[in-house]
Amino acid sequence: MGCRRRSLRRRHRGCRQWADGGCCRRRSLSPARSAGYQGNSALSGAAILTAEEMRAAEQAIFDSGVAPYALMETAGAAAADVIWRAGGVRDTLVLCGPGNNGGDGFVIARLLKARGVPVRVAATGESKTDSSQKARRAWAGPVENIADAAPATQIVDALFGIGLARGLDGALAQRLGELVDAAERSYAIDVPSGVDTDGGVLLSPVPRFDLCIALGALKPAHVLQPAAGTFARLICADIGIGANDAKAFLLTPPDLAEPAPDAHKYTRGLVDIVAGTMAGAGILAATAAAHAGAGCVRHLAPEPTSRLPNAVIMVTAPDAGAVTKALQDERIASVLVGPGLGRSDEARKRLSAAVTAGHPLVVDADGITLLEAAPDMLPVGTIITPHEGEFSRLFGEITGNKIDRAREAARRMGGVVVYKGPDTAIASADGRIAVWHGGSPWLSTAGTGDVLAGICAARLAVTGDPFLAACEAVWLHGEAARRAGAAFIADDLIAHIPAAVAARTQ
Ligand SMILES: NC(=O)C1=CN([C@@H]2O[C@H](COP(=O)(O)OP(=O)(O)OC[C@H]3O[C@@H](n4cnc5c(N)ncnc54)[C@H](O)[C@@H]3O)[C@@H](O)[C@H]2O)[C@H](O)CC1
Ligand SMILES: [K+]
Repeated sequence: MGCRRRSLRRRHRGCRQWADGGCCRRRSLSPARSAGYQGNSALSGAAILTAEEMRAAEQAIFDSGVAPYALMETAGAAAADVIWRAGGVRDTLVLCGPGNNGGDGFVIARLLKARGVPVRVAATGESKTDSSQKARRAWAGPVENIADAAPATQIVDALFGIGLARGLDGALAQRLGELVDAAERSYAIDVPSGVDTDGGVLLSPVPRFDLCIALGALKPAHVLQPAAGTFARLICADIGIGANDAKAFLLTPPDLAEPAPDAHKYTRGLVDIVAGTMAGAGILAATAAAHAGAGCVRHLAPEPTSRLPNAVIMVTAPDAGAVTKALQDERIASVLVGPGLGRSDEARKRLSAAVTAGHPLVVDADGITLLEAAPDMLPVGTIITPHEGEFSRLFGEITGNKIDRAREAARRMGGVVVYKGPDTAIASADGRIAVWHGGSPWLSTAGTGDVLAGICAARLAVTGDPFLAACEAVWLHGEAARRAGAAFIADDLIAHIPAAVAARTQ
């Protein structure tokens, strides 16, 4: 047991790092990019700030003596550097709005022009803030009207950022779309104009940008759908914003440990899968658990099956009494109930047997449905893995964005919620949040949820820490899908889990 505790301590560091605020630190990326940015691949652990949290972080900088315009110059310079490195000397049209996002645009235009880029600026009208007026005065060139500005090879969207209050008016949204569609390269400054910074919804039609340059920290719109689908790539430019108060972070690839030299299957973790009448789901979950680091996996189903891997122990448990008896085993490190459980009275009894057995628990699929909006009946520390529909049925209406809803649900149930989707929010009852986005769209196929649930149960057996286990499982599931390529089925996905584990095993 000592080995597990030691390796847990090491892995917990990862969690503390999240708690300490892993914002957009200066990290030099590939040589092609200078220090100060985090691109898609290096964004892990980046802080996610709401508009209000961002303004508070900016205010803290102002209170430290940095003038607002100085911060705008820093932001504009960082964005101009990214655009220069990505686009070089291509004719560029910068679209400036009335606020500080527009001010960034004027700074970007001036700095690109100083590097020899043929730059034009078009604006929606007057600049309304002191900083944006100062940036506009420093722009020596003409300012065209966006309504009739000619297209350009590169478009920079500095219309609206975190201050967008409502959708763009129709003509402006249409013009933005036309100019972006006509361009070879398009960049959105801070957030694409038209997205709701905190909710991640689209307040008006938003074109798809090639690159979104987040300033200072990620916002929910950068990771939550559909807003996160309005750009192909994402970079976070460091402008010296401290994000230590951040409550949400982008999921960090896990640090996994090899089994200790003296490990055996029970110290690595025995996983029991309480399956039901739909055999395939339970078999997928059991097989996935066996490939995700568990020391031993038992599949407890009403009927025997010949479809399990030899490495998974088949236990025929014809009724809930037999499940209860099988779970009276102190070697069990985690129990998963739900995949293929069904919704009959017998299924309800099997769920109850699993919930009351006293082992670390993962509840998925039918298990969630059978909870009938009573998540607080679950033992503290339980992991549940709802998709949108299961979440709504279980928790009803919860206000806020997906991150807020996951956080509140975890608080109510006293455990960990893996709120699945193309943007998966992982929330623990103590308020920690990790968000995973950008996964393979090919995961939208039957059975991949059963695979994720199995990986969760395995990681819970290995780590004993529900939040860490859920984060590891979501990452491994996504990484296995990335490795599986296109058009895979859930059975194929399992084959790629060991390589995903290997990729993160020190
Ligand atoms: N705080 C700073 O010094 C820095 C901010 N950065 C950049 O500034 C924006 C946030 O700027 P803000 O002025 O708060 O808001 P916006 O520029 O996004 O625009 C708000 C502006 O637009 C008006 N408005 C809102 N919605 C609409 C609409 N649908 N139609 C028309 N007009 C609208 C609103 O009244 C305001 O006047 C942030 O994203 C950064 O890009 C720097 O990065 C760092 C320094
Ligand atoms: K913008």
